[in-house]
Amino acid sequence: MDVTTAPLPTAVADYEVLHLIGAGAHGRCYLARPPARLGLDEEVVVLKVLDDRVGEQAFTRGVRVLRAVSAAASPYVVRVFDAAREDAVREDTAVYAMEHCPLGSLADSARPLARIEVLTALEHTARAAHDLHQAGIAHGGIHPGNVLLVEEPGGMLGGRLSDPGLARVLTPGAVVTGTGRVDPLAFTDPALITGAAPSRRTEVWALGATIHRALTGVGLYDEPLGPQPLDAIRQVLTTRPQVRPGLEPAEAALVRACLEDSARLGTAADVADGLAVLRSLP
Ligand SMILES: Nc1ncnc2c1ncn2[C@@H]1O[C@H](COP(=O)(O)OP(=O)(O)OP(=O)(O)O)[C@@H](O)[C@H]1O
Repeated sequence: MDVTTAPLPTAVADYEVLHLIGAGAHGRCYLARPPARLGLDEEVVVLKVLDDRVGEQAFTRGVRVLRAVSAAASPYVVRVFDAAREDAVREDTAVYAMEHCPLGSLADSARPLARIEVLTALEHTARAAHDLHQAGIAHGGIHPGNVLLVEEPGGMLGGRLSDPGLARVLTPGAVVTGTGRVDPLAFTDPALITGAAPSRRTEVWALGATIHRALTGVGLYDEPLGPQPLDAIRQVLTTRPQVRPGLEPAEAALVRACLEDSARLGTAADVADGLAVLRSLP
């Protein structure tokens, strides 16, 4: 059934569901009113309901990741308030509640963005990734759809990295290509596909691909990838990522420095600093 026409649940766990925001590769996101037990100042939160069944052990691992992410205390990571298993919608359903970022993401922003705003959101994302890395956590799925947009206290646009490591922990068997607006595979260091573990290095690659897409509107590969997941994987493993026209020389140099095999930038903080320099250029 098309999720956009599926009947809207009125409640999930003890949340009052208001409306469907959208669906991604791993689940659906609803705007919802949180239960009083959380004691939140927020009137609404985003409730993500995962598509795949999540067993007890995977859920426990997911909660551990959430605690570690919360302990990393990055101001640039989307705040997650709660996680629960829920059998009312379907057996073994996992849900989690996070802060609502009403301006959408770098993949589907609610309004057109100035270049400086895109660079700021990207810099925040790289800082978020670095904060997680310092805490020993690899995000594992950085792409423009996971860069949510917020208005900072001074009125400037900011970026928040969402979904840190969760989908990987909760639904480890899920196919890596997506049906959503962005294909996560196009933002995955090919080394990960051939067996490398997520690391600072693979996340710097993902940041480079994310910067490229956000600034040019196109990906490093001919898209859509596919048509089948295996075709997509073959395409990514046999094609060299191409830095496309449309970038200023300094922007192209930063993207290349993220993708380099031999002299890749060492940390996400280096990427963030590079973005800060780009922001300061006339
Ligand atoms: N915290 C949030 N605040 C506002 N909108 C959100 C939030 N989280 C997700 N969304 C929006 O909900 C929709 C679905 O998001 P979701 O994270 O499920 O998709 P995705 O990033 O494409 O997929 P996935 O992360 O599962 O690979 C998107 O339009 C996304 O921008």
